[in-house]
Amino acid sequence: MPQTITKGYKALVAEAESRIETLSVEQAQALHGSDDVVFVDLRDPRELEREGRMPGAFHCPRGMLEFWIDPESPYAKPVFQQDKRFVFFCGGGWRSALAAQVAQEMGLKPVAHVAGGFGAWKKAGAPVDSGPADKKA
Ligand SMILES: O=S(=O)([O-])[S-]
Repeated sequence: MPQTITKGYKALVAEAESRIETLSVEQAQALHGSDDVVFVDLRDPRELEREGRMPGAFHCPRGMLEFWIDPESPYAKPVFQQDKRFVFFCGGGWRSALAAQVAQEMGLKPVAHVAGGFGAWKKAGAPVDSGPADKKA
């Protein structure tokens, strides 16, 4: 028997966006480079290689997010212990909406995500680097 999905991705993303702050690419660009802001790139490594990277962004694959945020996790990353604003982005703005919501639920603050993600960032002519992700955490 086929499965009946009772809550689809559109509802999940809409619900997340009703709870978190969404930034336009223009707003994100205005924050880019600020010492008080950490941009968190949730895309998979292959997407970074293929599409390029936002300069200075911290790469956190979506699957590791909760484990890198929680200081009690063996995988905790110091970058998430800072008193800074965390701006999440992905390829198109869906994963980042869900991720920002979870991060906010976990207590990380303030958090936001970028509407349209890296695709919109690139389209707007914002800076893009190529090459391997920045490993510093
Ligand atoms: O990157 S995504 O918005 O397609 S999940």
